[in-house]
Amino acid sequence: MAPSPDASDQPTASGANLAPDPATGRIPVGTTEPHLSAPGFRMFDRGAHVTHWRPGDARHPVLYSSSLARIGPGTAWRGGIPICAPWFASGPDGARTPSHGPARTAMWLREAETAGGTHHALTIDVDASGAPALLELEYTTKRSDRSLEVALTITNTGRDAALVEAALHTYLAVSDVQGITVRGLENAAFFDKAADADVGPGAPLEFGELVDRVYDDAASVVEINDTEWSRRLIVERYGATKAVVWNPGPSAPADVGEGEWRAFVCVEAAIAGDRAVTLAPDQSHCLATTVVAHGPG
Ligand SMILES: O=P(O)(O)OC[C@H]1O[C@H](O)[C@H](O)[C@@H](O)[C@@H]1O
Repeated sequence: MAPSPDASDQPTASGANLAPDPATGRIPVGTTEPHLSAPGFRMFDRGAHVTHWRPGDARHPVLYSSSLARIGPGTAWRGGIPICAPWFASGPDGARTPSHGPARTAMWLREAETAGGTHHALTIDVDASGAPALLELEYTTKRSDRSLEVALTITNTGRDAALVEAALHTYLAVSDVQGITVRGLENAAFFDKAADADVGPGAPLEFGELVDRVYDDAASVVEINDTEWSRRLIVERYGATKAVVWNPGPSAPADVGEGEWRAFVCVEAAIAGDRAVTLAPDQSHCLATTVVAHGPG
C-alpha cells in the first residue's frame, strides 16, 4: 500500500513533526508563514492555500500534502488545494511564469474567518496574456461535517478586457492511486499533455506513468472509489469548463516524497486554454469545487 502522508506524520519546514496537539486537535505548523488552523484543517495566507483537511471522524485526510512540502516566497506547497490564477500552467501562449500564475504563492489578505469558513482577497496586476490588468480575486472556503467547498471569484476591475485562466488544483489523498477507480470522465474527450495528443471519449484512465489530461465538457461530478480505505470522494466543479486529472507517476517532482506519487490524484476544476475567459470591465467569473467524503475512510 502507498504511504499515506497525513497531518500527523509530516515534517514541517523546520523538520519538526506535525502531530495534532492531543489537547486541542490543532496541527502545529513550525513555520513563520501566517496560517490558520482548526482541528483537521490548515490554511496558509500565502496562496490562500488549504493544505490539510480531514473531517472529524474520518480515518484518513481527504487532501494529500507531501511529506516534503514547503511554503515561502516563490515556493508553492505540494498538495492541498493550490490556486492557479490568472493563468494555468504556462498560460495560453505557453510563455507565462511562474507556473500556474502568481496567485499560487502571493500573500493574500485574510479578510474573515469563522468557525467553518474563511475569506481571502488578492489583487493581481497582469492577465493571462501578460497584459497589464486589474483583477480582484476573492476566495472563500466553507467546511461542514463531510464536505469542503472552495470558491474563487475573479473580477476585472480594470478599464480593459482581461483574459483569465484559473484552476483549483485539488490533491485528493488515496490509499494507492493504482487501486482506485475514477468515474465521471468516461464520456469526455481530452487533451493528453503527456502524449501531446487529442484523445476521444472512452479511453481508460489508469495510473502508473505520468497522467496529465485536460478534459473538455466532462460531467460536473467526478467520483473516486477507494475500496482499500472504504471511501468514496465526490468532487463537484462549478464554473469550470475543464477538468484536469494529474498524477506524475514514479518520475514525480522533487518535492513529492519518496513513493508518494501513489498517495494522491489531482482532480482540478479549471478554465484554461481554448476555454480561457475574457472578462469585460466589471465582469466576474466564479470557479468552485466541492469535495464530499463518504464512508468511514
Ligand atoms: O509542478 P506544478 O507547477 O505544481 O504543476 C503540476 C501539474 O499541474 C497540472 O496538473 C498540469 O496539468 C501539469 O502539467 C503539471 O505538471
